[in-house]
Amino acid sequence: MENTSSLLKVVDLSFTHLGQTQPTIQNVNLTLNPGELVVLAGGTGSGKSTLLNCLTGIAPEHTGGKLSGQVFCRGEEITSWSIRMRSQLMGILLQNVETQIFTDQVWEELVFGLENWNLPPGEIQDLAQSALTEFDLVQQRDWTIHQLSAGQKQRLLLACLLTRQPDMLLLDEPFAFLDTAGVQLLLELLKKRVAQGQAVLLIEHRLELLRESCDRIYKIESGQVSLLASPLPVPTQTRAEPPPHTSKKDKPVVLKTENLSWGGYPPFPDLQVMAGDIVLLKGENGCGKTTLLKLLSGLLKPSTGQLEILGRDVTRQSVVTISRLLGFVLQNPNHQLFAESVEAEVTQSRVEPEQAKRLLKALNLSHCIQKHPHALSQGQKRRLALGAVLVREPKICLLDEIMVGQDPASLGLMLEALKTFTKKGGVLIFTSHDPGIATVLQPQVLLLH
Ligand SMILES: Nc1ncnc2c1ncn2[C@@H]1O[C@H](COP(=O)(O)OP(=O)(O)OP(=O)(O)O)[C@@H](O)[C@H]1O
Repeated sequence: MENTSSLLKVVDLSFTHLGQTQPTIQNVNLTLNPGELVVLAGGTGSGKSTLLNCLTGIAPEHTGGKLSGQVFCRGEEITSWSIRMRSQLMGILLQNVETQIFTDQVWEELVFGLENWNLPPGEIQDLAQSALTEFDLVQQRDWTIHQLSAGQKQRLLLACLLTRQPDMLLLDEPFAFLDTAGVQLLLELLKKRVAQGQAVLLIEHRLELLRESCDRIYKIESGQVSLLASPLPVPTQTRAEPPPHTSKKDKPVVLKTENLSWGGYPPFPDLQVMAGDIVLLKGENGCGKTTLLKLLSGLLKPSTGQLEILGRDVTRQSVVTISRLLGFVLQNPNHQLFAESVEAEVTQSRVEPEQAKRLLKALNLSHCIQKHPHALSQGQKRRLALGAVLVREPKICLLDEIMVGQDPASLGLMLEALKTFTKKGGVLIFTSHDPGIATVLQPQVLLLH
């Protein structure tokens, strides 16, 4: 038996992915005690999600691969426990929210988890109702899951997890898709739970968010974990307010919308975007940012209004026709990576191999060109999806929250690639809740309600 005061104790844990020769995480030691909020930080691809998967049992039970070392919970060794057994102890939030939702309706999803715990029906109704209120999802009670934005899905999953009151919460980037209000709300809720004795281990890059609330920060670098000893320096970055939505008249209009609406909602504000323009679609979770991007890409057809690209009315054109002019990087990179290797993903669209290689290097993906795209970390997948779009040199690039979860160096590379794209006259229209990105790109802002 190990020291029973630690809720979770990890001893010399190493894991090698199936088909790999080198371990992804190596000799990891860490502890989590009741009433602690502990952060795990590190670059994209450094092994954070892999470590979390080893703690929840997903690795190796689900993924295959080789694990060594030990995991203890309150002194009892749980290394060989199944995911199912561990889930009695842990509330787990995975990085890809879509893989964790089981039903097709908000209320059912909330109730489903509670029913599995055999709670009396009255208690289930009360708990689910208060979770809806706590996570600001009352209006969405009867919505189907596909009507929710990514941020709302994240809120729903967190609501499901927190209602169960597990002793320990293991959260992989729980703030990723939340708007500013959502981030504050979750932070307060987690602090409250920690004060009540629950323990939280979470992955997050933006350490400034958690600096004052956390007990410890573990840093992971190339699979090796160490304690970040010193308090973090306060970032000196100034956060300039982006300029309002205006456009210069001397450049050609690339994209124009008029009275565009969808699904019975009021029309979106009109857009008139010139060559080289950068536009940020801003607004709270669920305000319609993704819907507008889908309308611009032709993936959705508008109920009213008109979409013009390069002076041509393309409102009723097929998505194939529109996609010759425009590239769209989706919120979930898993939905647009199809090739057998990273290299093939960027060279498949009749592109100069040298140009593809340069772009992969610029996005720090050269070291994994032979890997299968789905064996990349989430951050690497997002950079690859961006590369696969930019390499085609479209006139317009639409990005839906693709910069979440990037460490500062990788984010810097993405922003450089985007600046190069717009300097050549490309139009960039993107969504992001991160004010730091607006500071760098200085976009025009279209506020959505
Ligand atoms: N199934 C797999 N097979 C082989 N290698 C994998 C697999 N899954 C992940 N990897 C590799 O393991 C490394 C760590 O990935 P992991 O997802 O743990 O990183 P991460 O720190 O969570 O990154 P991110 O911040 O981008 O999510 C990466 O280099 C990735 O390519």
